[in-house]
Amino acid sequence: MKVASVLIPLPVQEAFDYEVGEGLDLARGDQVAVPLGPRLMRGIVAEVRETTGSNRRLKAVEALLEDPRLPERTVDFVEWAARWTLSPPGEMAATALKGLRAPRPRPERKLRRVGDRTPNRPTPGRTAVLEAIGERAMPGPELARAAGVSSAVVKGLVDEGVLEAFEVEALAAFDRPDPDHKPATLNADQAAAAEALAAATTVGGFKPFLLDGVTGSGKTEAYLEAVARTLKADPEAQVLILLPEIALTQALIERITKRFGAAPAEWHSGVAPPRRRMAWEAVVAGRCNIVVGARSALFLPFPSLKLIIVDEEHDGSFKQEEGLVYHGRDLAVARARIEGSTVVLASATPSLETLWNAHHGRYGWLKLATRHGASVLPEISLLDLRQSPPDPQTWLSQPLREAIGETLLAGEQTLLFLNRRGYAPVVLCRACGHRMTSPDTDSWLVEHRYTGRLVCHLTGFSMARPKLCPSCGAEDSLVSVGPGVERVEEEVRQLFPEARTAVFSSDTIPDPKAMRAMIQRMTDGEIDILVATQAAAKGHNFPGLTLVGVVDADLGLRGGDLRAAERTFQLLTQATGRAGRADKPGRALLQTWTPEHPVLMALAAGDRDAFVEAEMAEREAASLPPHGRLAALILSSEDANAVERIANDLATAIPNAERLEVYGPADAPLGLIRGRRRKRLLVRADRDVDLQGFLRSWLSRVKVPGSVRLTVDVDPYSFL
Ligand SMILES: Nc1ncnc2c1ncn2[C@@H]1O[C@H](COP(=O)(O)OP(=O)(O)OP(=O)(O)O)[C@@H](O)[C@H]1O
Ligand SMILES: [Zn+2]
Repeated sequence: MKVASVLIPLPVQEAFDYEVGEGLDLARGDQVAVPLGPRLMRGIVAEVRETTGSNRRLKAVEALLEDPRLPERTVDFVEWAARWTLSPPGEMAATALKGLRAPRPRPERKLRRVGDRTPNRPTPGRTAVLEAIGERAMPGPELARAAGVSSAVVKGLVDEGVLEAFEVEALAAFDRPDPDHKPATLNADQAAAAEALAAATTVGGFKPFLLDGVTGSGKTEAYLEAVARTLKADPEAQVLILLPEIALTQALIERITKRFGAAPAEWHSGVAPPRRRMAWEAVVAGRCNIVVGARSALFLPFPSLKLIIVDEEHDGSFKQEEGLVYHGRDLAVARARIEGSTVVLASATPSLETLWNAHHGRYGWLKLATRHGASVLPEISLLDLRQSPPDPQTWLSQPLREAIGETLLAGEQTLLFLNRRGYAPVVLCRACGHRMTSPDTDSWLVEHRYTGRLVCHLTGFSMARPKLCPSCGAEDSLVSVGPGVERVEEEVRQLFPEARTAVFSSDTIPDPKAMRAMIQRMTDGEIDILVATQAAAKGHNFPGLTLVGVVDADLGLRGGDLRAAERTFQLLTQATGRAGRADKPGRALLQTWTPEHPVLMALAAGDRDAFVEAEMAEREAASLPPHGRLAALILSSEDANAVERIANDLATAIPNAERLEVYGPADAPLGLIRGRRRKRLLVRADRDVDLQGFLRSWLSRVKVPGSVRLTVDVDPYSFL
């Protein structure tokens, strides 16, 4: 008898076995319908094997679905990813089918001429329509627009039988990228990097690289050239370019379209489902060569993936924290290993993990040491706020104000960077000291002036700003404490009423269209002063931008989890790196109360190596990543006692292990979210310990009831 193990999207660790009926020819990667209880579910065949009878009667596979079979290595990858992250393999596999669940785009209705029939009663409008359509086929509204007539005129011609309507299946049409369409002339460093990458993809086999280039050095140009050469050597090759944020995809898609004369496929949660379905089908059929996407694009069923590029590889946004918990960069390297392909991690500020791998020769190390052409890195200075503190209730010191004034006079642009959305991070009562907090959550409400609401950034809860203090009832006693981007913009508008200002944050940029518009205005010099969160700090090229002011350089250094220093160094390098990218030199001013902080001193000196060396030494002393490995277990439940009980069960069930410690259980820093109590345990292990094996054996010893959610986070980035 033949038995198939089928991956079904359920929160269990195993595949399900089904009998394979006579005449059904199944293979790994096939999509099948299988019965589960009273329902039929879609699943992916992981394995088909011959058995000699079984003591338990298996249900049979209901049907082989017509949807395409997943490439074998895609199945290898999802299974590996599930084991690595301790996630249910069926749920991991389901992420590879995401695009398939979307509806197909509806067929498009177009009009065309019927033979050479002419209207009984020609009018200027009707003649214009016939001229506009010629021999072509066009959608009705587009035709009306082209002819400059109302849709009634077009409809009249259809009614008379001069035009006829027909339906066209919207098939994913991804034009072939042309490697020779518009190549850039590379400088020597860029050419060497592109050459090394192209050599690797042409030879094939797993080859990881770090593409390490200062901001504005032309990393993108270098890897696009590698893409071109890869496609030249193998026109069937597929390339995946991952970006940390949806916000960055538009600009790259435009660059690729210009470079290759064809648009790549776009893949992220902001893409309309029918378009995603088209991309999915084109990818699995090999009809699409270049995909630009967010981390979820890693799970697309590429049959011929030759090159993966992870741009801004250091970015924490590659870590997915909800649902399946995984790190997009790490899985990208794993996918390349499984596919036997080249992977490029690109950054001006690589993560310590990646630098460790490059130092130890595990990754090839390609360097771009200078900015392209005449452009130079910005001059970075620290503004000691102890010397020149801003006036009360303002946030810009005198030297920064002067610099903004000079930049305005020169007709150049300023970016003021503050990584805080909204108007004020805290609202409290002057009379009784009460802080406005989010209900059932350990989080303060952030004031947003544009919407006039107090918002919880954790849960999305919001309320109107109250007249009376909810605690003591005092009237008009609530005050806004501290600045967010909206408040800094308010100050800028008061200081420079003639300047054109704008706020760039996820609140003012609700969708890709708004994003494109804002980037265009900035690029065209229609904004003088842009106040921005990290949404604008990375990846963009604004030629007229010559001054970057960091409003609070100490912000990320407070609090201090494992990567606070690293993250701050990276973010501020990226933000200051926006200045002076074209012919005019740029400068960056960092406001700080602690100019002696090593991170800020390294930034001002432009000395990344010094920072990395110091930070690496600290991590080594504590055996923390990249010198050791971490995993977190997070328990949460509305039932506080149940959380307590399971935490204790886990604590008493820790298997014996060497070179590994378990810390906790402890209340999570965010101990309460939406009424759910949270506790954490943290595991630290030496690099060579089988951390996943340890976690598996540990978790197998404890039964977690349905009322408690247990999340396993391998290599955690958030410690909340
Ligand atoms: N060889 C080249 N020829 C022409 N223009 C180039 C070349 N290399 C880089 N540039 C230009 O220099 C600017 C910066 O290049 P690019 O965006 O590729 O740099 P990057 O290293 O990816 O930047 P960052 O890491 O700061 O986001 C762009 O405007 C780009 O078009
Ligand atoms: Zn009060």
